[in-house]
Amino acid sequence: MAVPDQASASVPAVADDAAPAKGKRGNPRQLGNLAMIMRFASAYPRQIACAMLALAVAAGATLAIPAGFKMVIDRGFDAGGSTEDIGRWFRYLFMITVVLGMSTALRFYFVSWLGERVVADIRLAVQRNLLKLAPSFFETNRPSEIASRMTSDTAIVEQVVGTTVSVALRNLVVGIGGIAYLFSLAPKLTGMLLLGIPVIVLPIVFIGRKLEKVARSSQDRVANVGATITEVLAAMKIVQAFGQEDREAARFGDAVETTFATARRRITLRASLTAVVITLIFGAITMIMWQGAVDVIEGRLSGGDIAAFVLTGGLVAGAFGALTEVYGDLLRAGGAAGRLNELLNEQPEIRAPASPIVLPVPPRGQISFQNVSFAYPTRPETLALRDFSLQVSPGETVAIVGPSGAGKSTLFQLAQRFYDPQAGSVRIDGVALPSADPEAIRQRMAFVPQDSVLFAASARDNLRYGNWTATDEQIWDAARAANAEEFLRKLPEGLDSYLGEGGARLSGGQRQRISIARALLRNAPILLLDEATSALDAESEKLVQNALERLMQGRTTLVIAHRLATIRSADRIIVMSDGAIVEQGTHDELSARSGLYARLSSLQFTEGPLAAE
Ligand SMILES: Nc1ncnc2c1ncn2[C@@H]1O[C@H](COP(=O)(O)OP(=O)(O)OP(=O)(O)O)[C@@H](O)[C@H]1O
Repeated sequence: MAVPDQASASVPAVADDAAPAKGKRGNPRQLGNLAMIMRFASAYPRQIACAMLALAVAAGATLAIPAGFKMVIDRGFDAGGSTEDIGRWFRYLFMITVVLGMSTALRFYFVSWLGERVVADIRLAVQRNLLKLAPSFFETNRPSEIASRMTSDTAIVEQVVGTTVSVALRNLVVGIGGIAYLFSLAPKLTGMLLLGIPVIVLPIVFIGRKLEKVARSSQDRVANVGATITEVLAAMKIVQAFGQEDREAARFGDAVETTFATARRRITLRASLTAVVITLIFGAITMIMWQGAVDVIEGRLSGGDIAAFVLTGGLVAGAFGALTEVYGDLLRAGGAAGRLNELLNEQPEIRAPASPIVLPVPPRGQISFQNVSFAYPTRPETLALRDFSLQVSPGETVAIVGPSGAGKSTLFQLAQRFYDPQAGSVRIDGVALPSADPEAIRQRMAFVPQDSVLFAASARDNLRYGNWTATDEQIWDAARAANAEEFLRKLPEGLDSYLGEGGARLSGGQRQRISIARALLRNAPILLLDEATSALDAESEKLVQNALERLMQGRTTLVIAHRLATIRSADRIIVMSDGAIVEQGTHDELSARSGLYARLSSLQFTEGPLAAE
């Protein structure tokens, strides 16, 4: 009877696990990936030894219980023993149960500890490797899929280390030890039992597998019902405006009826399985008991023998039942470990060379792009930059303008060496980027993105993201320069105030100023600034603009500019279109021509309040 219940309990788990990524069911070829799990577990030999010891003691104690009952019956009852005698055997039984309880608890503790520790180590290792990977990896691998590997795949691994392995070992010991004990008790009955096992197990496994398959498709159908109704709810106005209510009702009806039909097949299979399990298992027990009773009457077995036989037989049957599930669990874990292994072994495309050239000290803040042609790896046929050349001198401010898709942000991506160009070279302070350590290159830059990226952390930590060694005094100095001091002082807990998910507790302008203060704290010679386009009110705009000007002072700045104030104060403006420079000069020079700049400036640039000053 236990089987249908177990089957039903495992169904949602299987279906849930199957949801986030394809191929979750695993295949035998992936069993080799379990070596990865073993590698991680092998870091904890002491815990493994403790778990094994506890497991062996618990299995031994489990088998000693039927032996204890045999003693109670044979030496206590049948031998006409005194209450004193019977008490001795019950004390023995009690001791076994204490040992069993303690060792089971210890086994659970150590095995679960190992499972959790291995998963924690795998998560840490995977994240450490992900942090090294270039953006191109994240363009071809969806973040949600990676996140699912970090959560649901690690959960499967945890289950294997924390449960499956111990279930397998415990049941192997109990199963084999139990059979040996059964043979010593009653060889003939044991022979009958062993012959009977395949007759019982095979049909159960066969129907069980079918049931699992149907249950899985039943889950898929339910998901389909959910998807259909969600789609219609979201598009209700369109459905009604186009008068498609009947059609949508029919479509939903199909989905619901198919779900019902699949559920009916599942119920039928479950019902048959229940019938088979009860009939076969109780049938077999009855047959063996019958034979056993005959043996007792004819004096071949004692009452204690038959009691111990039935108890041990139950343990052995349970052990083999549990073992049939182990293989499936191992397959799933093999698949999960394989997917985690991919993340662990992915090599970063952008790496430091074996002996990187050290950038000149002190930093000069010079950037050069020389005949750079570049296409993103996911769109190799479209050049985002074509034969692009630009020399930026130390301390110079270059404003980059151009229509959407012209390649402005791509310049920043290459300057930070998130990608390598297919042709030409990018140099910082005269050193070609691939010859230097990417970390050293990025150390010389501060990047202020268009949309301020804040973390769900304190104001202090968000600011220190630019420089973790900054003192509170330096933080306040930066905040002051970025016009962020006033609102930061008003926060309930000052720098310790939590800013909310993505800095949700701040206004847009405040977030921008935090982002600017962070870049100030970094104190890098090169500034890559992607000016925000989002409209701010005049007061906020003025504060942000003012903060930006302080940030740019004394640094080489490449700024993707949207505000006239920024553009006017730049030393040079380059106008980009289709991955190349089409015009360059100062605002006045470019405005005088009737080129792309003149057109863009009349349409695109916002008149910040400072522009009018
Ligand atoms: N990660 C990417 N993968 C593939 N193509 C990309 C990627 N990022 C940008 N592109 C493409 O490269 C070209 C240049 O994009 P880029 O982001 O540099 O333009 P932009 O001038 O900064 O535009 P905007 O002002 O809209 O931000 C565009 O055609 C864009 O579609």
